[in-house]
This record gives sequence, structure tokens and C-alpha cells, in this order.
Amino acid sequence: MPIASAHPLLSVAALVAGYGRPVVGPVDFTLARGEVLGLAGPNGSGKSTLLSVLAGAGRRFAGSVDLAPGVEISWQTQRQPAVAGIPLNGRELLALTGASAAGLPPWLAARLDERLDRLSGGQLQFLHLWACLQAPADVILLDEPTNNLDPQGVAALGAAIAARAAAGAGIVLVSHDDDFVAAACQRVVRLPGGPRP
Ligand SMILES: Nc1ncnc2c1ncn2[C@@H]1O[C@H](COP(=O)(O)OP(=O)(O)OP(=O)(O)O)[C@@H](O)[C@H]1O
Repeated sequence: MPIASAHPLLSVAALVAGYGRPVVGPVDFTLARGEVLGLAGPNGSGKSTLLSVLAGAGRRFAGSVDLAPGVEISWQTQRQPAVAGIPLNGRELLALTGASAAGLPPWLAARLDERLDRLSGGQLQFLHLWACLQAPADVILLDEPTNNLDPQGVAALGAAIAARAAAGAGIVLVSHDDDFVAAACQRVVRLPGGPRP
């Protein structure tokens, strides 16, 4: 049963974020338990930049990001950790984030004991997603999660996101794939593209 709450896990107000200068915002939204919120917009509109600020890593020029007390964040970045040459297998990766392997699709569960650098790009992407999604976090940030996934992987990802939200997580999902955003998210914040005024 979904764990709904009137108190947001995350509140973003008039947030402006960027690097040497602002590249996105002002943006406002809240995220409650059980919600999947989409951040959509064209390439370069600042979706990844926003996620990095939500995760506490980016530069905030104005506005606020408030987390409810005790909230833990799990952040899947577009760039996966380099694993070539490292003798780490899938089971060990999941153990590192405290993610359970229960419910992993069979096509990946069968390869859990293999080294990560022997998996395909799509298999590695799904495992990385799973390690973030199933970590013991309250807020989960996903950056272009469908990258490298085939239709089977996209379907399994959609199911995993829905199940994790139903179990009480709040999820912010960044994607340029409007069909996936429409299917996976209950609400969408659309960022404008083009040069800032
Ligand atoms: N490390 C950085 N330093 C300076 N500018 C950056 C940096 N990373 C991104 N940018 C700029 O910030 C703007 C927003 O980039 P961002 O990656 O957040 O957009 P995005 O919507 O996630 O794009 P995409 O869909 O292509 O991933 C772009 O103009 C980009 O060039």
C-alpha cells in the first residue's frame, strides 16, 4: 500500500542553479512519499544540473532545497563509475549500496556473479539503476535512466520505479524520453530550452 504523506520529502522553491553562471531556474516543486516526478526538457535545459543540486553536489545561485529531517538520497548519474579492470561483480555492487537482489529481472539475476566489466552496456546500466533504486533511500534521483536499455529493460525499469514508489520512496526522474516520462511519472516539471533571458 502506498505510504502517502502530506509532508513533502523534498521542497524546492525558486531554485536557480548552474556553474560559473546560472543555467536553470527558477524552479519550484515538492516531492512526497509515493510520488514519481518527471523533469523534462530539451538537451541542455539544465535537468542534470538540477539533479546535482538536489543531491547536494551542484551550485545553487538562488532559492532553496529543503529535505525533511533524516531523509537519505540515492543519486544515479548519467556517468557510471569506471569498472574496467576492477574485480567487482554484480552481487558485490548491490551489497555496496545495500540493495537487495530480490525482484531483479531473470536476465540479469543470472549474471550477478559475473564481473561488471563483462556485462553489456545495457546490463551494466540496469544493474547500476537497481543499485540506486533499491538502496535504503527515501529520495531517489534518476538521470536519463533509459539510456542503453532495450525495450525489455525499459519495461523492467518502469515496473521497478512504480514498485519503489509504492513502497514509499519519492522519485525524481530526468529524461528526454517524453513517452517514458508520461508512463512513469505522475507529475512533470518541464524546463524551457534555449538561451536564458
Ligand atoms: N560542468 C559544467 N560546467 C559548466 N557548464 C556546464 C557543466 N555541465 C553542464 N553545463 C552546462 O549547463 C547547461 C545545462 O546542462 P545539463 O547537463 O544540466 O542539461 P540537461 O538538460 O541535463 O542536458 P542533456 O539532456 O543533454 O543531458 C548546458 O548549457 C551545459 O553546457
